[in-house]
Amino acid sequence: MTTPAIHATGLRKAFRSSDGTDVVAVDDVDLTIAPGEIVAFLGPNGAGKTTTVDMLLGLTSPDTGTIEVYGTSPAEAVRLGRVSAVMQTGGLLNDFTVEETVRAIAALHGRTDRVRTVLDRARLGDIAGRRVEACSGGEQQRLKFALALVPDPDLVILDEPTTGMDVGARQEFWQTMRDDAAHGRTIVFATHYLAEADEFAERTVLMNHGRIVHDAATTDVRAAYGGRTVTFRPPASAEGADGIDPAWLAQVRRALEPLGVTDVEVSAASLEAAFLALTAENPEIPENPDKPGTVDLIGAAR
Ligand SMILES: Nc1ncnc2c1ncn2[C@@H]1O[C@H](COP(=O)(O)OP(=O)(O)OP(=O)(O)O)[C@@H](O)[C@H]1O
Repeated sequence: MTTPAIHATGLRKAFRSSDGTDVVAVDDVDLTIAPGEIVAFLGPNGAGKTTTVDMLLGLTSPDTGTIEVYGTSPAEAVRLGRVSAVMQTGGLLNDFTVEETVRAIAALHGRTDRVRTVLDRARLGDIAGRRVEACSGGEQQRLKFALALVPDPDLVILDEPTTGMDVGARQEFWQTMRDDAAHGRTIVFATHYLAEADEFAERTVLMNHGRIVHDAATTDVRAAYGGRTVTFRPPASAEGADGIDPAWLAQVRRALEPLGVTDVEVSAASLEAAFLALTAENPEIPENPDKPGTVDLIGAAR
């Protein structure tokens, strides 16, 4: 059997919060990722994504559980250049140019032969002479990606790599990643953005409250939990200052039960519907963000 890129069992990590109570950031997580997979960790704030990524990179140790990255400890995998990361934070030197930055890190790795390749791979060739402080947020993030590519790692882990980028920069970043993934690299990324998981990841690991609540092919997550979405426009009388009147919605649900409805619009479920269904504390019918004033009967349709 091929050695998995990541093999983790029973991961648990708790932190002592400022009020003295324990916060369980990651709770009994099992995860196996095969070489070449592109996997998204998706979840709301505080779901445990960053803590999981930190453990995969050996930046923090689990309280209990085991992790192997290509059959070794995460720290050893990093040392061997088999895994590298693009983190949310982490400084670049403002006075260096893009190329000088890559060259400095390449020298540390003894891989100055890779400078031109990684500049091209991260689409930085045209701005190689630009000082870091003059680079946009998106360009700086692509530079961090270039640095991660210097040791030619088998696995790249990205923690919310597009936070703070505008839509154009995000699209350009992911196009860069897509080109790179086509060369067979394993890519694991944490994100808040459903669209990024939907468009880029073949597999989505949904986390909530430190646990994996679903782990499947992205298309299956959508199909399994989104179901089909039935959309219609409610009468103006059903809309109050706070949105749709819940009593009215309850009436609609009851009315749909005998299935005597006509002219309904049925569309494939979105990953957003799946996400809401899987992470909602108190599942209720969410408003369809694509069509303001319409209601998705996700709960009722299931
Ligand atoms: N060093 C720490 N000390 C105390 N609590 C922490 C620490 N790191 C994380 N936590 C807590 O652990 C939980 C999980 O945090 P984590 O950053 O892993 O989530 P996340 O899914 O990455 O969230 P976000 O999307 O907001 O970055 C949160 O409740 C967080 O407050």
